[in-house]
Amino acid sequence: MMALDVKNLNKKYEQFQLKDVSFQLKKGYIMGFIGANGAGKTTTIKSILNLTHFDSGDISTLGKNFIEHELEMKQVIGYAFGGVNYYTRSKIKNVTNVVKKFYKHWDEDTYNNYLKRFDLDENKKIAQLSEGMKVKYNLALALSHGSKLLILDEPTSGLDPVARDNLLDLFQELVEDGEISILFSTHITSDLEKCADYITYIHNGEIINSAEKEEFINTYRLLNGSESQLEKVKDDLISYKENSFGFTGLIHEEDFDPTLEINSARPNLEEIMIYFSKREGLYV
Ligand SMILES: Nc1ncnc2c1ncn2[C@@H]1O[C@H](COP(=O)(O)OP(=O)(O)OP(=O)(O)O)[C@@H](O)[C@H]1O
Repeated sequence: MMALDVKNLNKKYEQFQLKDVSFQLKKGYIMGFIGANGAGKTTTIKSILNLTHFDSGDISTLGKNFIEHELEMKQVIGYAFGGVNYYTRSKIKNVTNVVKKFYKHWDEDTYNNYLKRFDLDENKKIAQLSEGMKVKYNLALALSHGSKLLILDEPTSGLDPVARDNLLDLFQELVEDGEISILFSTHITSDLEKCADYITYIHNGEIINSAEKEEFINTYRLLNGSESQLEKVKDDLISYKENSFGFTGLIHEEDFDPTLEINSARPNLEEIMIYFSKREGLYV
């Protein structure tokens, strides 16, 4: 079953638009949703959750149309946009007491375990928490009401490297038994190298590629050649940078001609993002 199925999502702001955004996340897997600042990650996530109006498209979560089953779906979807930024003068325990009333499957033991695991003191006020602690608190809430799908917007960006690593370990642990699926947006590509099963890459409101991680990376080659070699491949490159030895450039695997004997390597996700951001007139 698909945990999430986004079909032809379109939304227009005055100066930005999501164009036919489509991707699918299989149940029990982790998908990293990557894109540069302003690429459309938050707008996509808010549209999926019907938190912002969208112009057209179909969103299914856990096999059901989200809008038709919104209340039911919100019981089993945990979502978090960074940290908690409401009731900032209240203590954690008071906020939790309000939040848990909304959830039929709230599990107090699970909640207490996450408080311990994340080192969260229930008597602290929200305003006293660091950004990282706020993210962890938000996650503790999302994980305590039996969420089967977690949709997290930049959950790792306020965290230090150790906390980030711990969170990524937790993501992997959560999907282990195949019941929970996670979509999380980030621009920290090393997070994805570590724990994502699938990658969806959005650029200027369009999905460039959505695939299993290895397959995603194998779609591209990073070339490193001389000035004269550049002339032979220039038109096929997604984009390139010139340097004192010649050039480095990104190419679709299918456009790569090994008989030209240009040095080529497997790019990493960061390199793929960098070369796409240099390019205009994209094609998928
Ligand atoms: N309410 C709004 N009205 C008009 N334009 C908006 C609105 N919200 C977002 N945008 C524009 O839509 C574009 C995409 O924004 P979005 O927040 O989805 O990007 P993002 O990929 O999440 O970026 P970041 O990594 O910086 O969070 C931006 O150009 C932004 O200015």
